[in-house]
Amino acid sequence: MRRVTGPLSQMGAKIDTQDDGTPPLHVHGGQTLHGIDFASPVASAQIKSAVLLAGLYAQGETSVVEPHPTRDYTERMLSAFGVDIEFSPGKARLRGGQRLRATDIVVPADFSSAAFYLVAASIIPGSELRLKQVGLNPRRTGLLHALRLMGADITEENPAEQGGEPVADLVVRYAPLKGARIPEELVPDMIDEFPALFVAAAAAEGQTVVSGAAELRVKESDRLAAMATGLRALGMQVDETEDGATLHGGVRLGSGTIESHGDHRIAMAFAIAGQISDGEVRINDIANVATSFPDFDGLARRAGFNLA
Ligand SMILES: O=C(O)C1=C[C@@H](OP(=O)(O)O)[C@@H](O)[C@H](O)C1
Ligand SMILES: C=C(OP(=O)(O)O)C(=O)O
Repeated sequence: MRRVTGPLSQMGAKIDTQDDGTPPLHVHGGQTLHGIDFASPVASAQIKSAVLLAGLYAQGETSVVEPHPTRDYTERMLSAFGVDIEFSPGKARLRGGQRLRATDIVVPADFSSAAFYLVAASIIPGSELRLKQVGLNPRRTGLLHALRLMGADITEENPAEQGGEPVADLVVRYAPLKGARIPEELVPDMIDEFPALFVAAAAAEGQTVVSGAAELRVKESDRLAAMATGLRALGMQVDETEDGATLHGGVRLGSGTIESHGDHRIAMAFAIAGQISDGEVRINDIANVATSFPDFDGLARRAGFNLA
């Protein structure tokens, strides 16, 4: 937690962690916070949001600068709720002591949920899916670029705007994929989509190389390790590195048992891998899928998935 407790402590917060920086945390209330200029060492929207939200309750101004722009929903939402906040890609600044004003928000359909269907339809021969009016905030759509680099057939139709965000129907058809080197600058824009991308890489001919993605090790699970171990269990060669992996795709996946480590995105990714496997793929510990995609299995069945 030090990546968050560090800047908050600089602002005057009093938070105790365990010796190694992990929870449980003890937060001592009643401290007076003061604004800081924070240059985040990591491209992380969660760290940025923590500092900006604390900044709302701090004296003076708080600013955050990121090494690479991350999703800007906190900035957009604060602005929609009446907060005077300046922001541009990779930068945000606000003054403390402002009050929020209630408002109505339109939430576009979630790109990260659509991602599983983009990959599934791209790799299952004969597929064609239309995903209606999906949110296409450019800080979320790195996977679209990555899949297109790999040869995916995805078109955008009926572009519109919802809640100040671009949306469009995504029409995706099966296409034979080729392995690719995923540009590091895409990583923050597809940080939640790597489990799905790894499955696309399994179906793609040749090598897919991921680097600059060490943040995947500190998500709901260590997603590099969870995906590498799971794909190996299905018979694929995956060479894991500190900050990525080389995936040797184009082999038929076999049967096996996958540990999702309670991570919804690992479970959903392997539900897709199971559709291109020659055998049975058993995924343990899937209850957390409901935290972000409650009807994933119902929708998947309606789309033609074979799920037990
Ligand atoms: O802003 C957020 O709530 C999130 C931002 C992303 O993380 P980082 O940008 O912090 O890596 C994402 O992976 C996480 O699931 C949720
Ligand atoms: C937190 C994640 O997803 P969600 O936003 O669905 O909770 C994630 O994928 O890391």
